[in-house]
Amino acid sequence: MQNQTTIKLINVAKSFGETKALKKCDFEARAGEVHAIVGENGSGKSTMAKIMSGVLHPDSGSVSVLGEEISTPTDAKRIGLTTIFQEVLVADEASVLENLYVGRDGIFRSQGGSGRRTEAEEILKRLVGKPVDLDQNVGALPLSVKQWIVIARAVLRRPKVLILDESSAALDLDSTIRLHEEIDRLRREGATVLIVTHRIAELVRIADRATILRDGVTIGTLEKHEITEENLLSMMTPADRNAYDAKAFKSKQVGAAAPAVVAVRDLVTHSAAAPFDFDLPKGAIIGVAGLDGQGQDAFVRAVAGIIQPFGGNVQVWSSSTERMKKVASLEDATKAGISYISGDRKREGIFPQQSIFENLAIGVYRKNLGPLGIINKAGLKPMFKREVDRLRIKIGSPANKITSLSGGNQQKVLIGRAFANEPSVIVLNDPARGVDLGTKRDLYRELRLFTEKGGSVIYLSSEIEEFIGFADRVDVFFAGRLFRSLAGEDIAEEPILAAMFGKSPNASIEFDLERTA
Ligand SMILES: Nc1ncnc2c1ncn2[C@@H]1O[C@H](COP(=O)(O)OP(=O)(O)OP(=O)(O)O)[C@@H](O)[C@H]1O
Repeated sequence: MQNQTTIKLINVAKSFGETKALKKCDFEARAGEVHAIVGENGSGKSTMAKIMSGVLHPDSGSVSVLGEEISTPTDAKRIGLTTIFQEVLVADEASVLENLYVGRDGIFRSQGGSGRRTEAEEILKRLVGKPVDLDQNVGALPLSVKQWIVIARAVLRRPKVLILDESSAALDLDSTIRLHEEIDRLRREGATVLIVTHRIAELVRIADRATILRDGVTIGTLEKHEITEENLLSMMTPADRNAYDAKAFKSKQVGAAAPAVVAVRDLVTHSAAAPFDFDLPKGAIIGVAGLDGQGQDAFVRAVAGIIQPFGGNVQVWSSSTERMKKVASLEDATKAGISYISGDRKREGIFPQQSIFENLAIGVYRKNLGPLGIINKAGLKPMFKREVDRLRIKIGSPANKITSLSGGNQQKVLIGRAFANEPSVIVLNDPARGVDLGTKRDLYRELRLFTEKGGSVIYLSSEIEEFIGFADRVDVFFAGRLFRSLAGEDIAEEPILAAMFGKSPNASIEFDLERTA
């Protein structure tokens, strides 16, 4: 069974109206391998995953999965292909157990039987890291547990082919490690695991091979030893965009000596957490790290005025009064020149009913009101073009709905919106989720340029690799408070990890990040 071809796509094409999502897609995957599908935002990866899953039909070309043609998602499931799509799809009003076996025969009659209960308990314990009550309704559970239920549902089907489309984008490091262990288990059992991801470090760690798409065309497939960031980047991006130089966004080691533009005092992120202080020096890029639920998310939101902390206060330098000014609301924060970018674009970012243009320009509308309060759209056009060009956002007509864009391009619109506001401080909350490598580098470079012009940045990321060589300081959160600040050579994987687990700087971490196989 190992090494046997399980999926084959030959010369597959797919268009949506004018947009050619796939032009010439060739792909081959084998049993017992983890195969990554990589490409820039909008290069056609999700379209490819949907075609293999029977959700979309190709316009031309041939698709074979486990030796069969797939025409519907039910076909795909029947022969052993399961896909975990980007959206977390659970039935809130049903129990955990029902969600796990939904669509499987007899679940509602038998409540799964004891065998199914035991199996479900075991798998959830393994994935979530602690037992989950199978009889509770899913609605009240945190998003991370819902995500695990979706993953557990797929694993319980014992798939021969499992496709994960950006399924780790919202997972923190601890959870990502558990997901990788599960992927490894499936791989050892002979399954084909396809991962669509922009997290290059993750891909280098677990993929056996990687196929690169550019603009709907398969560029090639790399073997494990060839999978490096530089190889991937050079295949993903056209040659003229390839001249990226990490120096363009390198840390300038802005020290604590620069005056603080944001000063946080005695902040309390939740009722049981200890208070802490934080300073953002002018011109600095401060990385913020932590495992899920350690207070870092509440911290960045409090700085941006989105939530009220349990205690303490946030003050921002006001250039008009030349004093620190308290921020107590989103309006205060916006007035003080703070822009916020969230990676959770569905919940706190896009306006799905609005156009691409409106989504990008929304923050600057007010400043551009013409006589009688009419929006001066023409006046905003140069700004729109500037942001679209510099972030290389792949759009059709600016009047199209934002939801017509690929996920990563929607995220770029939000990044463009934050810059368009001409802020003095940008607070980013895991902004690079689902954003391709080239764009991440564009973003780092733009943020560095922004600091060189006097701006300051707070950058929360769930991917440690984002900080290295880029952040001037990394503040790690643990148990609800700022636990340790790292600078200089300490901005490296080991010290950051140690702090994330609340350990002393020299402690070794028990788990092995490398794959065991
Ligand atoms: N239903 C649709 N209607 C119109 N255009 C679509 C549709 N689905 C995808 N597209 C377009 O097809 C192209 C490929 O999109 P796809 O989602 O496959 O890209 P992707 O590589 O998965 O991107 P990302 O990394 O941003 O998720 C994009 O230009 C996108 O706007």
